Amino acid sequence: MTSINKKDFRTQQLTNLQAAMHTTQAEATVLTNLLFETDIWQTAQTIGTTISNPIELPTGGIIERALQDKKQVYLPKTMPHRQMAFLEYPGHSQLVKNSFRLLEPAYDETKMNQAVDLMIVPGVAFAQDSHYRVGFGGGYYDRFLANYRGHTVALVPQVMNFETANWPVEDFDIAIDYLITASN
Ligand SMILES: Nc1nc2c(c(=O)[nH]1)N(C=O)[C@@H](CNc1ccc(C(=O)N[C@@H](CCC(=O)O)C(=O)O)cc1)CN2
Ligand SMILES: Nc1ncnc2c1ncn2[C@@H]1O[C@H](COP(=O)(O)OP(=O)(O)OP(=O)(O)O)[C@@H](O)[C@H]1O
Repeated sequence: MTSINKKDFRTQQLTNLQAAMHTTQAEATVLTNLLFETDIWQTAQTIGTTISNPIELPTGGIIERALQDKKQVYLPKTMPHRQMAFLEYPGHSQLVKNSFRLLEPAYDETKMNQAVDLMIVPGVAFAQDSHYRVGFGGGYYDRFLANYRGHTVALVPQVMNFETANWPVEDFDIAIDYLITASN
């Protein structure tokens, strides 16, 4: 039984994420190193991730390591109708701030890849049993993942980690393949 709607749950989680910001930053190194040990990371040639904002799990170390390992990194640009285009990372100085104040690459059709080997999915809450997630609420990843056939992974700090989805799971929600937590 769920006692809270998704919107209220998300609002509550945003407050929790803010409060746990420093702990999350500290956990990032551990979680990121666990990611680097996985087969799906090691075999992936192309990686999709985001430029994190301060309350999210930091992605800087992931981008840095991917480039070192000669993997190609793709970042989302938000598009009309809540679609995302994944564009090759052009270097930090080339990123531009969108209307949501998120940094993203400029649109260039020749730099687009919607079928990366490994997609690192952001969120505000993840359920250990079902692998369902709650994101920032645009439905961007739910829409994108509906047509995506590669591997999905999420790095889950304690503040985002829930035993079960104590929020309503909807028909369009898509479960993540692998959740990385400090305890597994
Ligand atoms: N770092 C990072 N980049 C990311 C995501 C993410 O979660 N993290 N996204 C993950 O999806 C996409 C952008 N997600 C967004 C999710 C919601 C809204 C949005 O609609 N914001 C409204 C408030 C909600 C509403 O009105 O429905 C707003 O700011 O006015 C914008 C972008 C792509 N880039
Ligand atoms: N595959 C889809 N096709 C059309 N609309 C969708 C699809 N997936 C989600 N939506 C719509 O997107 C809206 C936001 O969904 P939800 O609240 O689950 O976002 P979220 O998963 O938290 O955010 P995000 O995926 O951007 O991180 C919902 O109103 C839903 O109707």
